[in-house]
Amino acid sequence: MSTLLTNLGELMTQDSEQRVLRNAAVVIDGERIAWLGAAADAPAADDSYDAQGRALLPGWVDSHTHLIFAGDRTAEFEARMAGEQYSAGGIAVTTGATRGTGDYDLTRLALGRVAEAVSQGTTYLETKTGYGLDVEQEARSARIASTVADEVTYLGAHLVPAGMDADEYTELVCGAMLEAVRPYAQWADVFCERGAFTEEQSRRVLQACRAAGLGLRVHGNQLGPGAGVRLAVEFGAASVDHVNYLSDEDVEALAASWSGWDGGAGADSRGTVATCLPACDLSTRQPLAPARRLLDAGVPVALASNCNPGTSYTSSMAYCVTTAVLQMGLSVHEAVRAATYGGALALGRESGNDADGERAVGSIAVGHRADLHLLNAPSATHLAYRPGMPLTHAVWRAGVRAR
Ligand SMILES: N=CN[C@@H](CCC(=O)O)C(=O)O
Ligand SMILES: [Zn+2]
Repeated sequence: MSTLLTNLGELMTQDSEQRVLRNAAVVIDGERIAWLGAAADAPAADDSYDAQGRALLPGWVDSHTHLIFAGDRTAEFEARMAGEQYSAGGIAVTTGATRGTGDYDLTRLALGRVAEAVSQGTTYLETKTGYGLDVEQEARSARIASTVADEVTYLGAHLVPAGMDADEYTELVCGAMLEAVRPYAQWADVFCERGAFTEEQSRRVLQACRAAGLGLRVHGNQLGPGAGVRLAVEFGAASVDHVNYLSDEDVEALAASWSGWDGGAGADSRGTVATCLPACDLSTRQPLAPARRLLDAGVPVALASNCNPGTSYTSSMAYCVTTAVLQMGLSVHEAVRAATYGGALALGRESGNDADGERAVGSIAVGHRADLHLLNAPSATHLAYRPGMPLTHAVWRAGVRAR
């Protein structure tokens, strides 16, 4: 079954040539993009959809969320808005509520959050464990995550649970917990920060998870300068996330990690993406991550929602894009790129492999997954020009109309 989307006022492809086409059309065939070009040259299809001059973008790729949780932290948020500092300790509150919630309800809550994200244009989404913090609960979170998200990250190293010795807990994260979670996860992450895991403990987690065959990601440099970026680059992590407090050496190390990359799929030459989480920065009153400085230094940047109940209770990628343009110095094209192609790069999904049916996400090109976001606006510029407006008009996820 093929569908022709025609009369697109703007088609922002975020493809390898970063083309933006006017008066364009796209053909979806099954789950893939079969054709794109000038509307006047479009081939026939089984069905057609008149976009009436609206703008089409790739669906958002949200490469950093924490959706497997119960409970709410309104009181902590209120205290923060009254001047309290954010600290990692709040994670324990969510862990208590999550542990006390059954599988059915935890799954239902997570599915509701995914549905909210998709209804706002997110078509590919990662989520993490990290509110279980014992072997059984982390395995349960990973299992549930694998049923609701496209990619699952093991974050047993989120917080040392109360009453446990930090080194003993780190060994558990690297041993029995890793083994229990492994069947459900593609990635592992560690919160390398004051109040969470030290450099040495983080190193131990990254070593063990790499040995278990997981791809690596790091929560780093969120609350102050630290070892997160350095470790992420040293271990060849796919991304380091937060990156609020960066030294010149951190930025140089991130840029250098991409020096051998030719833009192709070769895993060996890939570097570490810097993932900025502006909704989190605003909700915790941290300085906004230096996305402009990173891009100027040649570091690929992703934007993600970091949807979680503590630091960023939103899955709105449009809000992140708007903030990146209005407050972080990115152009609309750069911000949309970071929230689509950048997220895909951070998840190793920017290029596909036709042989095994794994399709690229985060850009609009022939053969890529048909993940599309039609705005109720003539151009992507409206995302920044009309901040906070509900601009999502239609969404296709793997070729299926999702909104
Ligand atoms: N920084 C660590 N983890 C989450 C917040 C977790 C929480 O406070 O519940 C984050 O990415 O911001
Ligand atoms: Zn996070």
